[in-house]
Amino acid sequence: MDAGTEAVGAQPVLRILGVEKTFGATVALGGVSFDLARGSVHALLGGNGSGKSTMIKILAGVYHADAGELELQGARLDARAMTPARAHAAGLRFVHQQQSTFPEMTVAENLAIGHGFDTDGLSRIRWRALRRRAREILDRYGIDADPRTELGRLSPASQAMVAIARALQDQDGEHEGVLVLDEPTASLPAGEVELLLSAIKRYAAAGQAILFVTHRLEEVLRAADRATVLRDGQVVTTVERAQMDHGSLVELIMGRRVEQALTEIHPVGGRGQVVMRAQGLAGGPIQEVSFAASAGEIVGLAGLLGSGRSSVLRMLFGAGPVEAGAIELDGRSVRFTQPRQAMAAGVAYTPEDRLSEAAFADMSVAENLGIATTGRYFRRGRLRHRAERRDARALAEAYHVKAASVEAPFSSMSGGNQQKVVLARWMRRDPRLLLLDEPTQGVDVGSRAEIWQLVRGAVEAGAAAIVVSSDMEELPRVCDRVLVLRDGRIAAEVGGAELTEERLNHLLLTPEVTR
Ligand SMILES: Nc1ncnc2c1ncn2[C@@H]1O[C@H](COP(=O)(O)OP(=O)(O)OP(=O)(O)O)[C@@H](O)[C@H]1O
Repeated sequence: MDAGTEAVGAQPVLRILGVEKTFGATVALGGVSFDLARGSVHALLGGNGSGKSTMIKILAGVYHADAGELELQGARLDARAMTPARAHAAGLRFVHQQQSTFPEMTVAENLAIGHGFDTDGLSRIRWRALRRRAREILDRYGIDADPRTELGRLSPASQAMVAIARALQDQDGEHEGVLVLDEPTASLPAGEVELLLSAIKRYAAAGQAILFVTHRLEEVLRAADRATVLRDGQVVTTVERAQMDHGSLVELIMGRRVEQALTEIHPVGGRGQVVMRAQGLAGGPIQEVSFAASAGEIVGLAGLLGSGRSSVLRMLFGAGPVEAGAIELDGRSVRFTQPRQAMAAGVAYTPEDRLSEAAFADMSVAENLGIATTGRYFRRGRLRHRAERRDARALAEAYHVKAASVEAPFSSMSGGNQQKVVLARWMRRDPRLLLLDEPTQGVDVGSRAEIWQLVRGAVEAGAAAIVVSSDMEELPRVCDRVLVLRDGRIAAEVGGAELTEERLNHLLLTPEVTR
């Protein structure tokens, strides 16, 4: 970067001034102010429920602030009156975790969706022009892909880069606006994260201002020039790159020191009896999977997207088709065709997409906490609401769930808190087998350790856990052993001293590895 760019970098492209937002009794943002400089990657950090999503939704015009102003390239905007159209006109662009791209359409078509399809006088799409334009955009953003390729065939990082290019393609001038990325790396495996982070840094070096929301602090340390930390809707501080290290970021986010609890969770060794044994499982993307999980152990399932990780969990829960093979639970052969049969046998399952699959978004937190054990709250056919609420409050406290009240709707909670409720709900059934799909995705550093403590507690009490995760740093810390899935088969198993982040990444990214 030359001196000229350095000078431009200091100039704020966006100023957020005293933004306030309350939901009923909850102060989601209590007067948030910070500046975003041109040509920089600016991380927005904070624990679950600290206000990050609310801030972004106000920028996007999805929520109206109660007070505050935004200054974009010198023009003042009332934060109370933002709309998606105003946000767009002011140069704000958003890429969310769910990228809303279309994997079965080509790269060129995906780019055209954000821009419009050129047509001739007869309303026919000008395909050649479309592809040419796509080629230019791909070149501009350094994406190595053919416009005619189906998007779903690209690597996950390239797909994310196409989503970013799509968001930025119609910026009027060069790098005038702000790109907001909401947990863009959440479902990317490590090698891919690196690719996306370098692309992000490259775009910033070319002058783009980027606001980046993430819970993954290693990524902040690797890519961010600056970080603003929110806690309980207030800005704790904005730190420069030179002042950042993992420990101090954690302390700023949580407002307390967090012991490196994850390392303590690491297996104590000694497996108990086999809880679950799968033999020759096949169905959907699963070709042939055989493995066992014993009392006292956490077994990880790693694999690239599409490797069949989530399908294995769904099959064990009676929620995915089992075309061949056998499952034993505590030595007895079982064949679940419906989740309720699995639940009755002591199997717990938390899906990756918790809002649509796991929880009942319109029901209250208390109802959601109770739902897996509703039987407890029925007496002579009547639901004992008071008992349910009392227990829900105790649980919410025990699990540090942040919600306005246990009567608040589940959908009003922040993402990480929703995950805690879903887990807490299952834990109280004393499950035999826990099936957890990305249990800490979107969960803050403090709660992450708490969630793993919970899982470790359950397996120490005699359960077995099977965990799908894309986080190769976390898996070795919390699992006793990890199975690597590829194309619907177990390609490798690693445990003991061999179980390291490097080894897992190597196994994931090397095609020809045998067991
Ligand atoms: N639509 C809503 N209705 C009621 N309360 C809400 C709503 N949206 C957010 N909140 C509350 O505002 C606070 C801030 O939530 P927000 O989603 O902004 O947090 P976050 O920092 O994005 O959390 P996470 O890391 O878990 O995603 C929380 O207490 C949340 O429960």
